[in-house]
Amino acid sequence: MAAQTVAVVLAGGVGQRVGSPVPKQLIEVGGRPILAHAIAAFDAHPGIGEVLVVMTPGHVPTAAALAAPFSKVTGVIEGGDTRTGSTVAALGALAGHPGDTRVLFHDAARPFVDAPVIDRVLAALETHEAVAVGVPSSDTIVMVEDGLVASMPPRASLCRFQTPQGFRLATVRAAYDLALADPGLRATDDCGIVHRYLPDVPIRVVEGSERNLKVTHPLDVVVAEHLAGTAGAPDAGTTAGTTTGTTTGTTADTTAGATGTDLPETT
Ligand SMILES: Nc1ccn([C@@H]2O[C@H](COP(=O)(O)OP(=O)(O)OP(=O)(O)O)[C@@H](O)[C@H]2O)c(=O)n1
Ligand SMILES: C[C@](O)(CO)[C@H](O)COP(=O)(O)O
Repeated sequence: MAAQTVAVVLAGGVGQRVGSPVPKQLIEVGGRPILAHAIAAFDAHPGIGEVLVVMTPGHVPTAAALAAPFSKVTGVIEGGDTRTGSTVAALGALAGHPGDTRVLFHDAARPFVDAPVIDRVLAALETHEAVAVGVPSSDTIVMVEDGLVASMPPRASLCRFQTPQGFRLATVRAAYDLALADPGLRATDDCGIVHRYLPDVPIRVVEGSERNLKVTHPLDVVVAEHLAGTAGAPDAGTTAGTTTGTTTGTTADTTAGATGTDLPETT
């Protein structure tokens, strides 16, 4: 029997940086709340069997009403104080699922995740226990300490992570069990938890999309409103001519003996 596949839509934040009176995932772009866009992408995908929504405390009834038309949504639960806490809440809700379940954690704040990105994550989960989505950086990225450049990793080895991030449930559970026992736990994503607490688990990186932006700051709401009206437009990476079809090794690709990722190459 094929393994179950669950998409967890993480919508437990308040959107402090956007600064709207309601959590940013409830803001409408293209005539629909950001959260509904994210749920719709997974609900419509044939490879996804179930969708679990994790919502900001105090807003669960609103999210439940918004999720009601989507047939694959099996629950709308309350999130934690942090994104990590909301993932923990989701893992609790999935306690009865078998360890080979595929689970995809997605930021509700990324309304324009599309089927090809989800396809790539699901395909990579056939061979890997953990999968990240990345896009090449067009900026030079540096590490700064005390206002001075401390190091400059070569740009071709860097990528920006997006979501969904996919895992075999047993793997992400094991990583979180270790993480929760660590008083110094700090993480900005779920792959970070697996990378830190299960360092021997290779994390496959597959190509994301420039449209898959995270609505984080007020300007992103404006960009999202524009993108909502441009479905089907070419991705920024391809119009810029950066897609070469070659693979590029990245520091994010922790595959032992990695031959590279599926990311387009930038120089
Ligand atoms: N306690 C939290 C915090 C964040 N998230 C979710 O994680 C995703 C990425 O987080 P972020 O963009 O930081 O959202 P917010 O925490 O809402 O934003 P801010 O940091 O500006 O308050 C969002 O979909 C957000 O709803 C969550 O599920 N639970
Ligand atoms: C998971 C993530 O979207 C990958 O880029 C990012 O780390 C979330 O960060 P945030 O500060 O919670 O928005």
